[in-house]
Amino acid sequence: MLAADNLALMRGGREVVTGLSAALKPGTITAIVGPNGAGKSSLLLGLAGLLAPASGSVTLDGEILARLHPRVRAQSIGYLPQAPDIAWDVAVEALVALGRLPWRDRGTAAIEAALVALDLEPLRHRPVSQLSGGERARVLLARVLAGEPRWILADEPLAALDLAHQLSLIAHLKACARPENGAAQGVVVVLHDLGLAMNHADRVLVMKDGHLIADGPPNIALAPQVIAQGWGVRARWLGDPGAQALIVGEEPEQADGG
Ligand SMILES: Nc1ncnc2c1ncn2[C@@H]1O[C@H](COP(=O)(O)OP(=O)(O)OP(=O)(O)O)[C@@H](O)[C@H]1O
Repeated sequence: MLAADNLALMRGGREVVTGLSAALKPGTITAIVGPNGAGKSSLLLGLAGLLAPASGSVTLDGEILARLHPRVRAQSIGYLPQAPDIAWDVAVEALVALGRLPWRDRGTAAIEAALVALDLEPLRHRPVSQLSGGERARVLLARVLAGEPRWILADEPLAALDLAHQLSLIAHLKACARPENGAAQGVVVVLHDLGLAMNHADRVLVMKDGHLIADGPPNIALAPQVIAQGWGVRARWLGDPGAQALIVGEEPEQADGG
């Protein structure tokens, strides 16, 4: 269990996450959504142990995250930042292999599985500087997957991907959360696309101004009144469960429920 308890996070001298509590379970895909500046990336940093709590706590299986040895933490939690820089101009397979650093092994099978999962075999010998933005995003995510962390925390992992690669990555993340064999991983993703959250997440946390305004299964957490409250937009869902599309109308004069 990865849990935030009454968590407050500060950035630039300002509280950007306030009194947030959520206990996340392995075996589920949790989507964090909300308008720009709501605190989603900050929360993910806090859950990854990369932004220290101003108050409250983040725990991994009951242990305060900050007290874990950095290597144990890196083995347990794989974090993919939003629009990350690539500091090394190496071949794709060498960059993906860096995901094994916390384990200090070669982990060849895990590296190969990550290359396959992200459809990177044809690119494995290419220098990362010569890749498109979406290809680079897949390499960086493959690096996280190669580390076989118990928790995958990814900030907008789908944003740069084309439709086919989005769908195959979602399928892969679902397989991580519900593997046929072996231990289930926990998957936490920041998403802007509410349709992806509605159709693929098990649980959705909706943030606004550093607070949770909804937390639950997608059909509850992404109900039209929550969307009105969070984004100030009138919207409704069309279609069958698992294949719903958000229809956005004109801005409401007054947000329902907000
Ligand atoms: N490095 C920083 N220093 C100071 N303030 C920051 C920093 N990064 C983010 N903030 C502020 O913290 C608040 C939350 O930012 P955060 O990046 O967590 O939001 P977000 O919900 O992920 O937004 P977006 O959807 O735009 O990516 C914002 O008000 C932002 O301006």
